[in-house]
Amino acid sequence: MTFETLTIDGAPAVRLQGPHGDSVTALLRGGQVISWIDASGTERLYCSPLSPLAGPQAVRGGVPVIFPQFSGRGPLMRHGFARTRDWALADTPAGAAHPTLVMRMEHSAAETALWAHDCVCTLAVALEAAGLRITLAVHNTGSSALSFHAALHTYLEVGDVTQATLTGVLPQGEVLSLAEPIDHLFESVPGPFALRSPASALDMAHEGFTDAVVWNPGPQAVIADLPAGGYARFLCVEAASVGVPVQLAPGAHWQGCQYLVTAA
Ligand SMILES: O=P(O)(O)OC[C@H]1O[C@@H](O)[C@H](O)[C@@H](O)[C@@H]1O
Repeated sequence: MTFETLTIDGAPAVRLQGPHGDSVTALLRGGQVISWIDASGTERLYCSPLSPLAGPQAVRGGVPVIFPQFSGRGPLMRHGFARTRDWALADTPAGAAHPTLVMRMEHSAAETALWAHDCVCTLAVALEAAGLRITLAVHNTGSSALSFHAALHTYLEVGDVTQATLTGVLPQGEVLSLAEPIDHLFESVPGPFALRSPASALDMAHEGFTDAVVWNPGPQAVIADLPAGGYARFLCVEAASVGVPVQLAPGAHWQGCQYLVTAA
């Protein structure tokens, strides 16, 4: 296992190399994973080449951390502030079973009257033998209760979304076709999910999160930081807690994880 800090297109980043030729790269801004290369040497995430990594806007791709607000469902900036905040590198917990990189973001009540709470968010990204495990933890360090949305807004490389299918979000094993644009919150879906596409086969599971959001804007959407035809390259399958916000008493912890496993 090797670990390095680096700068990519002007953005401070960290890279962890696993024992099987796998690696994961994350930006400290947003605590955002932007690349996961699996043990076969294949990039599994999509990151738009038109999205400046150094910001100031959110980076379109990889795994944006959505916290404490999903989309426009509240008074904060779209998808909350975590994805554009500077995170710091933190120590890996002693005895971690897998190569893991940990980043941390503190928020204080003084930072915005729109969300006047104290909390600490931690993102642990682990290269496991079968795949990537990303765990978002929130610790309420303040004296008032927290209510928040959280999501890992994962952009998965699919090659051609119109030929991709997703199993696990619809009832009774029904297969969701991605031939058409989609922006849907699937509430209370325990998973697992199976994504099959021309670029890759991936199985996914989540714990702690209750919902899944599936998003692809389709060819008609005008998105300035996506290249022409870029929509076809990815499907966002987000592990999310949105339908019922997470409630966290003072001093309490919450965590949710998304586990991405390479399939044959
Ligand atoms: O462009 P943004 O802010 O990164 O959001 C991308 C998409 O994120 C998804 O999670 C939302 O459901 C979509 O409605 C949204 O368009």
